Amino acid sequence: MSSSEAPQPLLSRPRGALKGTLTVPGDKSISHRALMFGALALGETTVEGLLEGEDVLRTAQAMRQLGATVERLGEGSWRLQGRGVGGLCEPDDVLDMGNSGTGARLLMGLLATHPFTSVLTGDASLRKRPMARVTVPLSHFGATFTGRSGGRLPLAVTGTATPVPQTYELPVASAQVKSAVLLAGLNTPGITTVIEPEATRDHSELMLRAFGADLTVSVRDDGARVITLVGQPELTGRAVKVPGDPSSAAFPVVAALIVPGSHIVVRNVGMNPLRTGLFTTLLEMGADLKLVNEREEAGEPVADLEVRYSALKGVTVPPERAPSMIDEYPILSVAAACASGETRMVGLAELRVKESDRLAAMADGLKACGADTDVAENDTLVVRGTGQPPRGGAMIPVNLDHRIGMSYLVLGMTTAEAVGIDDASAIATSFPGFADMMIELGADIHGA
Ligand SMILES: O=C(O)C1=C[C@@H](OP(=O)(O)O)[C@@H](O)[C@H](O)C1
Ligand SMILES: C=C(OP(=O)(O)O)C(=O)O
Repeated sequence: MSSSEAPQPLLSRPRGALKGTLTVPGDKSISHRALMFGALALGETTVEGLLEGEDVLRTAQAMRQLGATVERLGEGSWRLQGRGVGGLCEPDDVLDMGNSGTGARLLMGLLATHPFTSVLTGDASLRKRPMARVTVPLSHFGATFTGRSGGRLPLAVTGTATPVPQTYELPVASAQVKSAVLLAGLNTPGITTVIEPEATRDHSELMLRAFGADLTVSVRDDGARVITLVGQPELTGRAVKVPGDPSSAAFPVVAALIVPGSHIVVRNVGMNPLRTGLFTTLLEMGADLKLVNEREEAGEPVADLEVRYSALKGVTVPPERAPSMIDEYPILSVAAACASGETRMVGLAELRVKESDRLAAMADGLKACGADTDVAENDTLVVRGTGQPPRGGAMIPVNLDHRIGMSYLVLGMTTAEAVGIDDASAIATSFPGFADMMIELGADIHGA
């Protein structure tokens, strides 16, 4: 929310079973990358199914400011004329990435090897988030950064004209850091190597290859993934088809699982195995969740999800599953609060540096709604369910965090007392139309 906009409080309360079929908006991770790679490719790139959420619109605007032609042809349908690798030009104003960590961090990778200075900023949430995780490896290429402590935004980046290729081993499992280093490597002569001890979403690798980059992935004896990229390729514009976002599908899926009598189908959901940890976990909890019409579209697996209300039981989610469901812990903890028995979600330190401290937001908010929750050692979120939904009856601060807002609206669909959120505006970053789609399925969500 910008300071000029009034907050949008919403209340969610039960109205009965959720029924129907819906299609969630396009994948946010793939949408950002389609715009960035399209801006770097020669010739025309077309994108169908682009997420027209605020985060992605910020990336579209940044690509325009850097000289690419970016046009909206119709709903979700976009066309770009790229500048070629190394061909971006100096922006004449600040690049405002809004609420988007992905947009800001990937863009810093791009800018690190373009020899001009840009200034990046974002909203109050993004300006708190750590950027040293990208400025440190990008400095090794030769870029210089002047930012606030911790490298936080606003920050100026001056790209280098003589980049030195790097081999970088990720200290945190982060697809954003991996992608930032690969994007810097694109305009660097020689081979850039990224080593990731745990596999994170691989949309950058898949899409770079599809645009014509020479990129290899191998698995080391210790299980680490080694990604090599040959610098200064000629990328060629192409058609990109964006599947529905599994991280958005997570909300109606969990809603149907916890609202008695529900039966919904979510169409066209991306099923990249590095994104589906939530669905694996829900199946372990006893969810009646079926994948139908499994297919492959434009290099990504896709399916429809058929979901029925289920009596869920608590499980332990191992830390090694975190990268494949990192954005889904808030909504999983809502499912856990309605399940019977204890759910332990282990190793969630990264949740503390998302749009808000999601570990605190879920532990505190669920407690305020009457659930039995704790944060245990090793950043473990523990939720002890009774097999019945908690009472509800709280107004939750969203702190500019879309996933926190949507999680509590879903909880309110099944609690005896309504659940409110103090500001729904952030939801439009990733899931514009969320409340209306849920109302269409039978939810009762309205202004507080
Ligand atoms: O690369 C991406 O598109 C993303 C990576 C993840 O962040 P981290 O790299 O910080 O884990 C995820 O939380 C974010 O929503 C999208
Ligand atoms: C963490 C998220 O996004 P970002 O880091 O791009 O702001 C998210 O969408 O949950």
